[in-house]
Amino acid sequence: MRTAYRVQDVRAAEAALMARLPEGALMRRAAAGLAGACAGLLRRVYGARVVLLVGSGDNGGDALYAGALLARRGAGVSAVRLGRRVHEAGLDALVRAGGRVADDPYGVLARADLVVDGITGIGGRGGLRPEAVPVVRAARESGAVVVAVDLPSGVDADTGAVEGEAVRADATVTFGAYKPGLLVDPAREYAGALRLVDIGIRDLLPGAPELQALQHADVARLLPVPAAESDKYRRGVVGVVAGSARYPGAAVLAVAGALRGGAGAVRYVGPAGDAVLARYPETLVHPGPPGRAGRVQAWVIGPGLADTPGVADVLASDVPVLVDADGLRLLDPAAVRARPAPTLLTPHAGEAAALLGTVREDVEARRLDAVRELAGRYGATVLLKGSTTLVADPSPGVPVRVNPTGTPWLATAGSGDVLSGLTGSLLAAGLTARDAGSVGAYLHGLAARRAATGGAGVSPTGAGAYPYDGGRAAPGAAGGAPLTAHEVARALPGAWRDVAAAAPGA
Ligand SMILES: NC(=O)C1=CN([C@@H]2O[C@H](COP(=O)(O)OP(=O)(O)OC[C@H]3O[C@@H](n4cnc5c(N)ncnc54)[C@H](O)[C@@H]3O)[C@@H](O)[C@H]2O)[C@@H](O)CC1
Ligand SMILES: [K+]
Repeated sequence: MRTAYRVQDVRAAEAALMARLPEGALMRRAAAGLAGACAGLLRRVYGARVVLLVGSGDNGGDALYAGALLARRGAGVSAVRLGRRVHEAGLDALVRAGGRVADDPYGVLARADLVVDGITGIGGRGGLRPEAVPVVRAARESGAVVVAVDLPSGVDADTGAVEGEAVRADATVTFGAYKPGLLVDPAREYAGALRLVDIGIRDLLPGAPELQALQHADVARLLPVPAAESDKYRRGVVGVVAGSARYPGAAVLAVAGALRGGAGAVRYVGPAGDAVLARYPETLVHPGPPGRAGRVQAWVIGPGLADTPGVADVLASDVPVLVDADGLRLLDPAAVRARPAPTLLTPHAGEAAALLGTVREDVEARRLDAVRELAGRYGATVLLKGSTTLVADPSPGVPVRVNPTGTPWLATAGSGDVLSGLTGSLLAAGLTARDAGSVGAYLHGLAARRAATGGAGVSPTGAGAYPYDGGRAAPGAAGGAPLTAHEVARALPGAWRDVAAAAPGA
C-alpha cells in the first residue's frame, strides 16, 4: 500500500530524526537519492548538461548538493538562482565540484539535457512567483527532462491544489514519504513518474497517513471469495434500482457491473426489466417499488433513475446503500445521517458541487477537502469520481483512499453506471463501504485500461503499471483507444483475475 503524509507530519518526523544525526545528514541522503535518480534518467552523466533551478530554501539546497554529485561525475552543471538567497553550503559544494552559477539562464536552459526543479518543496506557499514563470516555461520548452525535487514547485503539498502556474515535471523525486499533492489531482498531473527516496523517517511518521493508495496485493486481500458451502444468498444479493423509460441503458450497465462484483445474484428493480433480461437473463427482475422486491444484502440506487421514486424507500432499509447519479439529486441529508447501516455516495465533481452548494470548479480545485467535507456533512462514505478517484470515510481520522488505476478513457457515457453496480455488488458480498468503494474504483480503472489497450500494459502484479517508484507515468489518453462502458464491464473479470493473482499464495 502506498501512503501519503501531510507536511506537518513529515516535518515532525524529520525534526525527530535530525536531532539524532549530524548536521546536514538528511539533506545529503536526499541529495544522493536525487542525484541517483537524475543519473538514471540521463543516458550518460559524463558530458550531460544539467540546469538547476534554485529557490531560497532547503529544496534548492537538495538541488545544489545533487548538482555537485553530478558535476563530480562529469556533468556540466549550471545553477539558476531564483530566490533572494540560496543555500550557501550547497552552492559552495557545487562550485567546488566544478559547477557554476549561470549568468544567462535562458541560454543554458535552451541547451539543457536535464532540468532539476529546486524552487520550492514542502515550504512553498502560493503558486510560482511571477519571476519564476518565464524560466519554468523555458525549461519546459527546451525539451529537457524536468525532474522536480520533492514536489513540482507551485503545487500545494497537502491539498493537491495548483494556484496559477506550476512546474510540469517528467518525474518527481520525493523524500521520506509521498505528500498528498503527489497523488491527488490536479497536482498529481504535474508530478510525472514518482520516485520515493527513503531518508529514514518511516518509523517516525504517525500511524494514520492522510492518504492510502491500494495496490494489487491489498485489493487481492479484500476481494470476496465464495466458500465451498456458499449458495447465491450467502454470497449476497444486490438490488439495483436504476433506469427509467427515458434511460433504460443505465439499468443494463449497472446490472452489467453488478453481475461482475462478487454478489451471488442481482435483483433489478424498475421499469427496464425487459431490456435488462434481454441482455442478462440471469438477473432477477421486479417492477418495484424496492420495498416489495424481496430481500437484498445491499442496494444500488440512482443510475438513469430520472424522477422515479424509490430513494426514500431504499434509504429506510437496514442494509448498506450506494446512491449515485439521479439518486443524489433526490437525497435527504437527514435521512442519510439517520441510517443505522452504511451509506456510500458516489458523485462526480458536478454532483458533489451540488451537494455542497458550490460550483464544479471549486470541487475540482480542492478534491481532497471536498470529499472529506461531504463525508462529514452526510455522515456517509463518499467516493468522489475523477481521474484520481477518492474515497472518504465519515470519521475524520481515517485515511482517504486514492485510486491509482484511473485512465482518461473512463470519461465515457455509462461508465459510472458500471462502477455503481460493481461497487454495490461488493457491498452485498460483505465489504465495508470504504473497501467496496476503493476495490470497485480499482477494478473499474484496471478494466478500463485493459479495454483501452487490448489488455496490454498491465502486468499481473501491477509493477510498472502505475506512476510510482520510478515506474512509467500513468498512461495518458495517448496509450489506448476509445472504449465504451460495456467494454469496461466485459473487461472486469480479467481485471479481477489480474488482481487475484497477486494475492499471497495465489
Ligand atoms: N526538513 C528536512 O529535514 C529535509 C528537507 N529537505 C528538503 O527541504 C525542503 C523544505 O525546505 P524549506 O523548509 O526550506 O522550504 P522550501 O525550500 O520548500 O521553500 C521555502 C523557501 O521558499 C520560499 N518560498 C515560499 N513560497 C515560495 C514561492 N511560491 N515561490 C518562491 N519561493 C517561495 C520561502 O521564502 C523559503 O525561503 C523539502 O521539500 C526537501 O526538498 C530534504 O533535504 C530532506 C530533509
Ligand atoms: K521542487
